[in-house]
Amino acid sequence: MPVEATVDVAGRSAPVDEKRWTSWWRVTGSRIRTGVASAEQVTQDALVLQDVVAGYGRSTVLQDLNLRVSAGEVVALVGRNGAGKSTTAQVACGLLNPRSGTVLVAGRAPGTRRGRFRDVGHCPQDCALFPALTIHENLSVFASLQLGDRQSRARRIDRLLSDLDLFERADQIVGSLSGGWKKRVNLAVALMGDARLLVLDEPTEAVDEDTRLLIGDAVRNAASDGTGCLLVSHDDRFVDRVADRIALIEDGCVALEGCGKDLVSQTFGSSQFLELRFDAPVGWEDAGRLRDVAFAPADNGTCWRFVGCDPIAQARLVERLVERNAGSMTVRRPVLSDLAKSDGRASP
Ligand SMILES: Nc1ncnc2c1ncn2[C@@H]1O[C@H](COP(=O)(O)OP(=O)(O)OP(=O)(O)O)[C@@H](O)[C@H]1O
Repeated sequence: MPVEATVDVAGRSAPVDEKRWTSWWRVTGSRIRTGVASAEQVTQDALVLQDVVAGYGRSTVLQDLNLRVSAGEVVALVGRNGAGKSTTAQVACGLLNPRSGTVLVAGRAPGTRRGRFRDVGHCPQDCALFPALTIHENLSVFASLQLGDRQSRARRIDRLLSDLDLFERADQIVGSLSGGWKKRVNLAVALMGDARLLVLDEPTEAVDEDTRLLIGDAVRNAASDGTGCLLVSHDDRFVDRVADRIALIEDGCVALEGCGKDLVSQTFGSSQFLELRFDAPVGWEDAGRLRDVAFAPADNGTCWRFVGCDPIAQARLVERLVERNAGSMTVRRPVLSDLAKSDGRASP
């Protein structure tokens, strides 16, 4: 749910609720500091997608998709490969025009020059940086596109270098950085303009634990400053840590929406997963036997999964088959990424 956001008035935090905030402001008689979000800005939706239909050429990917991201809220899109998560992110950024429906970023249509640069901070899956420039030079280029005077640009760059622990590498050429460091710089660029909406596509793909934590902190800090965040991620641990709400995309629309733990328990109830792993795909006869007792294949036939309330009874049925193929069995509770494989079905 939306965070309990506050606005900063004369160095003190005030509640975001508009009426309470207004009276608080009247009582103190303080002036709002320049650059700090007003109560109206903080309470407005960062993103509204309403009945959005979008696709490429003749194919339709999003079909009547509805989604809202409040100011200060982090919403994670999950779903199987090709479900349309990145397409949704592109529509939110104004990079892909919907065929029909409404897209509003902080109350305005994105894609206009003002909307694109001021309201959306975009961190695409493939880093969008100048490889021949240093980290500092990259940040300077993006700062010059989004921020006004030289002093505020320098202050903002210093702040981002510090928040993302980039100071020591500021003079390093971006093309020579590892993937994890590039992800940090990419996020710094997205955060540059203090956008009302952050759109992050797989920001923790192939990063180490330190970088994952740092990126998570930066996203949560932006949210606590009132920025809404649309996050596309296959990283369960990261989503679990930073997202306020999860939206599962299936068949081009939002099939399930809510807090991650609630969605997992609504979908799977008390069911558990029984997973069988093999070094190589099992033969067709054994594959048939596994299918007959409700196992489904994954990972090119080297993994077979059963989901149900009595995995131990199921394990007994396939014990000999697993032994014969030198496989292993694991029983585990469902996790967030299992939602993407479940078609949003109710508990089995
Ligand atoms: N530029 C494009 N031109 C044509 N088709 C595209 C384009 N981008 C994506 N698609 C198609 O649109 C569908 C949705 O793709 P999208 O990238 O939105 O899925 P996704 O949920 O983000 O998948 P993943 O988890 O694999 O990143 C896929 O069938 C994909 O092949």
